[in-house]
Amino acid sequence: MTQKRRTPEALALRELDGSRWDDWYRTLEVAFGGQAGSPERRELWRALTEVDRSLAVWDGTDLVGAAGAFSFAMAVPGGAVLPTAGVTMVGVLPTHRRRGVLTALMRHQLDEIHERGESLAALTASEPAIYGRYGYGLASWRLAVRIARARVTVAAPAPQAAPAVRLRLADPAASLAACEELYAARVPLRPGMLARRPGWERAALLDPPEEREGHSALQCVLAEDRAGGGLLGYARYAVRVEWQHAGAAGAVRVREVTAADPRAHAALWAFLLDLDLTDTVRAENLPVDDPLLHLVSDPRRLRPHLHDALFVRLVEVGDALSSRRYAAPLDVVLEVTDAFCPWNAGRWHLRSAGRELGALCEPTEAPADLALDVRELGSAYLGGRWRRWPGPGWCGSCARGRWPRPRRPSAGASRPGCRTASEPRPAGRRAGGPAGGRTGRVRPAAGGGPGSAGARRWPRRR
Ligand SMILES: CC(=O)SCCNC(=O)CCNC(=O)[C@H](O)C(C)(C)COP(=O)(O)OP(=O)(O)OC[C@H]1O[C@@H](n2cnc3c(N)ncnc32)[C@H](O)[C@@H]1OP(=O)(O)O
Repeated sequence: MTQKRRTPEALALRELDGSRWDDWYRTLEVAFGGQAGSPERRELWRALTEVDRSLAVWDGTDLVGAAGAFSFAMAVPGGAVLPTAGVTMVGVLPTHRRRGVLTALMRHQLDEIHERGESLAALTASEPAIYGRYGYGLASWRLAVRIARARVTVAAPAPQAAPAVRLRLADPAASLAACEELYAARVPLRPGMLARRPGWERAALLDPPEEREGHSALQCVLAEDRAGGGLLGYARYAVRVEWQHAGAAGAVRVREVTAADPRAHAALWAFLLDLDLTDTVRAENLPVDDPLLHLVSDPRRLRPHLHDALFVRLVEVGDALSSRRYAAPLDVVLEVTDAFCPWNAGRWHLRSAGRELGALCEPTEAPADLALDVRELGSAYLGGRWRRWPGPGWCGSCARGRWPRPRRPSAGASRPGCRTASEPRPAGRRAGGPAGGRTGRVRPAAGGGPGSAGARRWPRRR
């Protein structure tokens, strides 16, 4: 059903009418600088757009703002793969910026995500400063490397293991199904990885000639088990050959390296770093713990750059915290502030018996151990560092440097209900009833994952 909301200055926000997709996409292109993308890219985004999750802001007959969401599933610590709104295609025309259009889009979108029952939203940001105000926290990082390959060798696999891996060049399209199967099996193993919905495999092969910047068409090399023939890994890459006075000085652009096995991973990188007529190898999207860092003879020559990657937003705090696992037993009351999604605000009792067992997060009236903003929860959610958000809503007295226990007495808690160091820890904390009508819903997870009733056992109180 088409909903209509008023945005500032009598602009109107509506769900996208699919017949206006071209206008919507053009608005995005203009917001991103005005360059038209390739026809292939355009057709792919047209096919992938979920029209009922796409929003448009109108000024009369002009489409001036856009935002979309994809129905993704994202791996979280412990291996569950949870429904996640993948926020995307956000743009406002330069004539209409800084009037609250983005804020209206985010308001509508987060209400819709909440109504759908997705407890997580995630995005990659064009600029990191934008999305904190809407409750997104920086949850993961990526590495970009630019490798001077002549200065680097890859530690060869152990002699007895090396012959076990066979490398074979393959047509990227013909090998797609096998590669996708391998990718899908890797998803639960790395928090933050996104399961590819049907149709998204096309994105992995998108390769418009006008975006190649002098490189070849996409190429694919498979690492196979020499004995059984099974696929152990694959790499997709393109090569640009350039001739200079001193000879060939080409470059390899690595799109993706995925491997189920360390021997295959090493063999694929050894291959990519040893291609004739090239002297640099670039990759933009490596995990920060990629084994490549430890395989090369001289890690400095990778010239690694750290970039922000996923921003995560807990849309339903109780559900989201119940649905992942925790490395150690946990029994803590969190006082959560959430100015943009007030249904999350309040105290939450989070308990887990450790890595192998589930977790439960429920509303409580018990005194808080830690006060923090939903943005900080988002930044810690995938298992990364808890990043402080020194913005409005920050409880300086209660939270500053006081995790997991206050270190020194303070005059008093600045937020009602937050425990100070001078107060004793409550002896028998119990989860209180739902506060303000909130409920700590627990999403069952497949395979006895976090939140699955059969797997849950509670830690004994000390
Ligand atoms: C997930 C993705 O798709 S990321 C892609 C985002 N899109 C782009 O970067 C394309 C180019 N930029 C744009 O289209 C727009 O400038 C947008 C979407 C970033 C912002 O849209 P606007 O309608 O101008 O934002 P709006 O007026 O609602 O601003 C809300 C707040 O965010 C702040 N803000 C907006 N853009 C930025 C920015 N780039 N950097 C820092 N702060 C920003 C505003 O100052 C305002 O702050 P306030 O609440 O303290 O007053």
